[in-house]
Amino acid sequence: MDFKTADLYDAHGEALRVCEPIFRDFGGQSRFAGPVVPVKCFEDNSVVKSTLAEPGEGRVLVVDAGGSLRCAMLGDLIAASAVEQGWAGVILFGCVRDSVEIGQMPLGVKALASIPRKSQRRGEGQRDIPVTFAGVRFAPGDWVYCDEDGILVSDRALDP
Ligand SMILES: O=C([O-])CC(=O)C(=O)O
Repeated sequence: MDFKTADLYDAHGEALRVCEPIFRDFGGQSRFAGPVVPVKCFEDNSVVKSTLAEPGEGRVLVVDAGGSLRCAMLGDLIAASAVEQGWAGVILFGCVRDSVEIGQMPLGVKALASIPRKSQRRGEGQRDIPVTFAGVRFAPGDWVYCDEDGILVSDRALDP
């Protein structure tokens, strides 16, 4: 995928939502884009696991994990499932673990930090609802564009 977020910003300006720069790149793919699938969950990664086990079709899972720095919502097994299912990436307002392995996968992963502790799995969480973090709103069907410079959100796919 051939784009640069800085060039997209220059072309489209404030028609795009610009995420606050609070994320680090953990995936082996720093440049990724696709339609948004938003989920909301807190210290329970059930909905992350179940969603990334479905066909991804080039979409990006956007996880509002409340910014928790207490546990990891994504590890190497769930990330490997995302790769196998064809997800373009994951934007996680929360933490990962198994960061070395995730860094070798052809998957975009932006998250706050890594931590060894795993999350709960009690089946709690919501899916396909708008979420807001890092100063922007992500709704189902929005498009995200990510690279080393940051994250842009658009309410439609942009012309290449
Ligand atoms: O299973 C989990 O909760 C997270 C994890 O470590 C993995 O995906 O490998």
